[in-house]
Amino acid sequence: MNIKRLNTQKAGFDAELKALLAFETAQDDSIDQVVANILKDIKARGDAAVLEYTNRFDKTGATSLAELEIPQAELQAALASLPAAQREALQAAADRVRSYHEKQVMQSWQYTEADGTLLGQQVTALDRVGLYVPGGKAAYPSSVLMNAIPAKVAGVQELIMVVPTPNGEKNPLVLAAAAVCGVTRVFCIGGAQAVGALAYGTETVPQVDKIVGPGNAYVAAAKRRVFGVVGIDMVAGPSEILVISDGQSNPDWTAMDLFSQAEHDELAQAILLSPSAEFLDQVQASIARQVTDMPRQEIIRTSLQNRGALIQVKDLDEAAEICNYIAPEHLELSMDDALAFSKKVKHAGAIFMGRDTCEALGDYCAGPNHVLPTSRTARFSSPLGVYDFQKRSSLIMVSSEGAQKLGKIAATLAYGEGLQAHARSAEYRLK
Ligand SMILES: NC(=O)c1ccc[n+]([C@@H]2O[C@H](COP(=O)([O-])OP(=O)(O)OC[C@H]3O[C@@H](n4cnc5c(N)ncnc54)[C@H](O)[C@@H]3O)[C@@H](O)[C@H]2O)c1
Ligand SMILES: N[C@H](CO)Cc1c[nH]c[nH+]1
Ligand SMILES: [Zn+2]
Repeated sequence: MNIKRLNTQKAGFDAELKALLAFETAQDDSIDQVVANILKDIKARGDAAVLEYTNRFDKTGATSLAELEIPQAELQAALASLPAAQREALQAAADRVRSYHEKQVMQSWQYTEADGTLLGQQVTALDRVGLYVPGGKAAYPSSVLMNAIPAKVAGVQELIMVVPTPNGEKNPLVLAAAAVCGVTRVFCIGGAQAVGALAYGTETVPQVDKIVGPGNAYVAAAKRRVFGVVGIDMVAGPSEILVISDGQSNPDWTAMDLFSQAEHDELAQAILLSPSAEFLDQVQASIARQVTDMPRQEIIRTSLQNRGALIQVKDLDEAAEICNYIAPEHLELSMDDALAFSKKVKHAGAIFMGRDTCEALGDYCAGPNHVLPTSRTARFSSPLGVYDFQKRSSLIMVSSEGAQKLGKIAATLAYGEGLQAHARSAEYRLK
């Protein structure tokens, strides 16, 4: 397979790395235009438009949107009829994800100043959220857990889940995961039309306050466009993995770790950094050998050939610098004392440390969330978490004594801004 080999010591490396990380903007523009039209139509025609697009893109053959809602009884039945091993794995993953997220709960706080003035922050949960669970090229029961559990832990009352069901085929594990998490309503819709339905509300789909969850380029473009009407968690793109190896890792394990994200999407990105040219050769050979066994080998090949790279670095310190530039969604540190090395990492969605910690464990059951910032956005954003489903109100209760001190300061500044009503309002409280 023709996977790029780069070397930081060769001229032009910086430009090559930049090109590797860049997205095809022309494609983004055309997708964005399609999405803009779909959203406009959903806003104008509600259920009828959602139904039309769903039948066009997902071939469900439904005759009404109500038909695309999955009743609670069907979710519970899916859970009850799962093979025991799957039900137990789902439950074990859910328990671990819940325990981890319970540590994230933000609490209200307040303090009282000497003159009796109380200040603080009151934390409340969002009322109703939309959970996007992807379903075009693969089914993602794990994404149901990762979206729904932090919302539940935060105390959100209504969880409205959307998931596309291509050809009307429902995935029993996805339905069972919704039952395990206590999702309120589930609709078999996806793409921009599902995002539009949640953002604007239709006759059948309730309007939500915030939409979270990963999806393809259509979903990402739609979330970007409805932001402001509703909140969003982040604009997550195709999956990514960056592996940094000291050269002592097992090449077959490393190749498979790269495949694990490449197999999500032709646009997924898998990159390996190592100071050892010999190790990079071994991984390259392993990729060529192992890919032929993979059921999703076409997706893996396209992803690795177009967006993958094996990069030789001077040393591990240089690898840390490049990692901070890439700001990957997932970072695997395959080396001795990975914990010490992790202190050099400033930008990564999730850091997997040590040779036994493959990224796939984090996708399903380690505990932390798998909805993570992609496309270098880990420079400024964080994993999906309980905090995404909570918000803060400031608390201010000024004592009579406090009003004397603050009133003078406020009035002085208000006159300075030319805002007389502000000033007098503060002065009325002065004794
Ligand atoms: N970051 C994460 O946590 C995470 C988790 C799971 C999956 N993912 C990513 O999510 C993505 C899932 O993508 P997917 O495609 O499998 O499912 P998806 O649910 O995101 O998208 C399917 C929908 O895309 C729309 N669509 C497809 N082609 C279209 C077209 N030509 N015009 C208009 N709309 C169109 C359809 O409405 C369809 O329902 C992948 O990139 C995967 O890597 C990320
Ligand atoms: N790796 C994906 C996030 O980028 C999440 C996932 C779900 N299932 C398997 N993987
Ligand atoms: Zn994955």
